[in-house]
Amino acid sequence: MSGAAETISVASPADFHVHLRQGELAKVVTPHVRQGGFSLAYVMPNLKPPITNTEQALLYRAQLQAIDPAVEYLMTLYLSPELTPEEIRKAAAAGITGVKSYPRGVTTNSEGGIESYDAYDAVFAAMEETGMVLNLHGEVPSVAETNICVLNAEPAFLPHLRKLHAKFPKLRIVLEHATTRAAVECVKSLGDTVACTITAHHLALTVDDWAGQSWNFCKPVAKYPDDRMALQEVVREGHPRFFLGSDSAPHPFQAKATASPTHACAAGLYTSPVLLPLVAHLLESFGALDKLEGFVSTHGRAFYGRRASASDRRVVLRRVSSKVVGIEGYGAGPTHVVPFWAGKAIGWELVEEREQEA
Ligand SMILES: NC(=O)N[C@@H](CC(=O)O)C(=O)O
Repeated sequence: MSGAAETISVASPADFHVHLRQGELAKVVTPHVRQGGFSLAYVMPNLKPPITNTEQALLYRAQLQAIDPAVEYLMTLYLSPELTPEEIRKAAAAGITGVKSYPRGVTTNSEGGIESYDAYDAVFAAMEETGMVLNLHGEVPSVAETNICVLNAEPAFLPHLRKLHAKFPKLRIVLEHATTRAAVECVKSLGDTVACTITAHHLALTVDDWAGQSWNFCKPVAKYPDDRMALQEVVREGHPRFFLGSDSAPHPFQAKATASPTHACAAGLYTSPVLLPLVAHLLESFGALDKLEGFVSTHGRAFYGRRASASDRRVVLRRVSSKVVGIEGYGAGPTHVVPFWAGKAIGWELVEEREQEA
């Protein structure tokens, strides 16, 4: 990062968790990766049907490249019973980066998610051997009998993370979109092969913000003020195993805005179009602006072995007094999406990209 208070430049921002959807919606939202300041997208596989094999992942990558070839797309497979050690070797050889695990039924398109991690030992062993990354949606399903609900589903998941790391210490694991102090402490206590993504919105929200406000509703839900403080603290500390994964998850306007007695609103917040200015704004609000480059680029790139090179571009942000995010959004009809933070001001805007000095 260079410059004094009025401009900041960041080397090759990388978003290590993003939903780019498919079909017409993908055409609307994929260009927003660059619009939001990012040049690398770590792409989630929870499509309909999910991306479960190498061919599908390569086809999906080609579709995204056709929409915006300037972004580097790192692809993932959806952990499901059809994933075999042979398929892992094939995927690794084809340049697929990771495997995403969704516990069954906890979030959007997770009906095919997993129920037991032990059943996948051979898959995890092949991933460890080939250097693939395991991305964990770290929640357990709600169960009334054991008092599990959205507020304690993440702490209840952490024993699975500890067990997986103990069994496969060389397997790189990322606990995705952590929302609790317990998760931060757990990841810190584990070895260098375990990292954690944090979203922009979880640095801003608590329970009070989404209870009754569907536009702030996502999974995992934002938790207590002390949990948000733990996320802010670990970013301010500049801990190298914590980095941005936006979990930017666009849902059509109707799905977010309309709940009924039989339909809940969709879970997911859309941050891609405003991402880098928003992250700068939030980090500045809790005294961590000097950690911006580590959080949005260096840390994640180091963990994934995708370091920015001298020839990569730097993205420049300029301080503005107040730039309000439009509430009109993008697209139309079934592709009409409205970003998180709509109607609110951000104190930074993207200026330009310029060649990084060697
Ligand atoms: N974050 C969300 O609330 N939703 C995500 C899925 C996920 O990451 O849980 C989605 O795909 O919409």
